[in-house]
Amino acid sequence: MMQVCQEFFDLPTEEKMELYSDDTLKPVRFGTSYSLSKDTVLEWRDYLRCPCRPLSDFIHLWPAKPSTFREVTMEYSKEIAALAKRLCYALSESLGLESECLYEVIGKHQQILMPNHYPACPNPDLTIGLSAHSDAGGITILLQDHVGGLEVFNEGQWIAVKPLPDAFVVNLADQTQILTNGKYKSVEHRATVNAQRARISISTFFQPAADAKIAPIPELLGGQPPMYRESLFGVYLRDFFTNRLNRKSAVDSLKLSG
Ligand SMILES: O=C(O)CCC(=O)C(=O)O
Ligand SMILES: [Fe+2]
Repeated sequence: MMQVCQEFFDLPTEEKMELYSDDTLKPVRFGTSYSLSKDTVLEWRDYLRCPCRPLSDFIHLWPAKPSTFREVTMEYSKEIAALAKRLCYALSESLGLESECLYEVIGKHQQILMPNHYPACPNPDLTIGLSAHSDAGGITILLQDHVGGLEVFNEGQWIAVKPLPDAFVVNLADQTQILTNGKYKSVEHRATVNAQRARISISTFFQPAADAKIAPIPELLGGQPPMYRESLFGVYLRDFFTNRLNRKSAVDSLKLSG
């Protein structure tokens, strides 16, 4: 999977530009930074966005080059979907919920694969690969190469997530924080760049359907008031993309006071 992504990013710029768009509503696209029209400081990142569900709606829009891209990515996306399902079951069980509870909301609807490419940067201190954010959806499964650059924010500090061979990083995202009424928090993370080596990471986002109403699960309230107000996931996502990436401001904006 890493190799087909590497081959895609190695294609001549003109070929990749055939898929280029800064329109966040375009499902399959090649892009740069987070949002070229909104970012005031550009991020040192190129990315490819490939929705995976339903596969027949999107696979013909995925890059045709390298020639193995579609087949390898299809296989990868199926395996990752099976892993996400197991993780969602385990998360639900760990909270004392019915096994399929979280999977039904965050696991089985939208699946979006996003390979990121961070070129080596001559002045890494002057930029960032990807600004601090939490992911908008439910759960993200990330594969990173050996270069390193992912950092998570914990107890006031940025901590490097060292790449482990053949290991995935699993990040909980904002809808999981809302559904669990803050019992499980979405992780704030960012990607730094370095002067020596380019880096590739491949995110797969699992997220609710656009028309899903997301609110804390009643069984998890334990007599406490909900910490978040209900929102429609499609609206949440639209607002998320309308703003620049800004730490955890999107999920914080749904907090109920008092
Ligand atoms: O490149 C990374 O390690 C992080 C990527 C990421 O956070 C994302 O795609 O949302
Ligand atoms: Fe992320």
